[in-house]
Amino acid sequence: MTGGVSPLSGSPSHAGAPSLAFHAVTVRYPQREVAALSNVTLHAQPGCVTAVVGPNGSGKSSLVRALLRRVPLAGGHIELDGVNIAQSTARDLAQQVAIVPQREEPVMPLSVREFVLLGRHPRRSAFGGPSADDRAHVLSALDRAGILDAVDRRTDSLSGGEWQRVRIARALAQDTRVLVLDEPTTFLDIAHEMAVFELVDTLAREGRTVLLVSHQLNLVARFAEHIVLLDKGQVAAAGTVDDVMRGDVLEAVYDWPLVVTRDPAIGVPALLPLRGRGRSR
Ligand SMILES: Nc1ncnc2c1ncn2[C@@H]1O[C@H](COP(=O)(O)OP(=O)(O)OP(=O)(O)O)[C@@H](O)[C@H]1O
Repeated sequence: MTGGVSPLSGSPSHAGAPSLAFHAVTVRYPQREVAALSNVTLHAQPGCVTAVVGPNGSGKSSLVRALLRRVPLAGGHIELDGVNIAQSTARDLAQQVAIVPQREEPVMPLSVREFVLLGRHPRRSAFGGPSADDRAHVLSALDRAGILDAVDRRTDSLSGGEWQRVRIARALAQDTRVLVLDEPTTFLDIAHEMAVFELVDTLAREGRTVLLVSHQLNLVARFAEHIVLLDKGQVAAAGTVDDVMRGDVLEAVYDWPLVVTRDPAIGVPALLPLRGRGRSR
């Protein structure tokens, strides 16, 4: 698929991926009275897409930072297949979980190939250069992310959407059984956005555990099996698409008038935000 994301290449070898569980996780930032996350419990199972949604500031990225261990937990713990990640080394964790963070700037002038090769770091020995296998993973990841043609470009020359797909490729090159993506379709046009959702779906079908943070509720309704809705650092609703994509639930959390209807073509719930309060359409 030229310029898109190829869901077809790559090996379906991730059967038995670990489940990812947040147990009563609380996160506080310094100088902030209100906790960013309070007692959040959620489970992401292998073989399906679990989506985390919620308004700006509801705590979605704080969940991802907690998993990356960039913020300390003020309470609770995070498990992979029942094992507390606090017991894992950084290398062990990076061999199991790949994360596409929400924001990241190209910090060094690297080629795209060199940048995606960073994803192989947890799997390489401390000595010697990248193996043929590492190089093959880089090309395959770029192909799956639909950005192979940029392999020899510099990261600081890419458009926002190209950079986004290169970052996804780095996570794919890590070749983990758990994948966490924090708003991966920011900056992407409709075709590339759909291609990323299709890819996320395929990665889950191959057996991976996929946790997806997104503001795209209508696409989440089409691609996720399980949705967790955060509000002010707490779980406001969790369950199937039909459990969470309800007008009363979403209107209360987003504090905006909306209707939830059904997509006539595919039957899934479809969210229609209404014009400002008091307007008629
Ligand atoms: N480094 C930080 N220091 C202090 N407060 C922070 C920090 N990072 C996030 N917060 C606060 O924690 C809360 C949750 O932020 P978080 O980034 O997790 O929300 P989010 O749901 O990902 O938001 P968005 O949809 O806007 O990306 C917000 O009130 C935010 O202002």
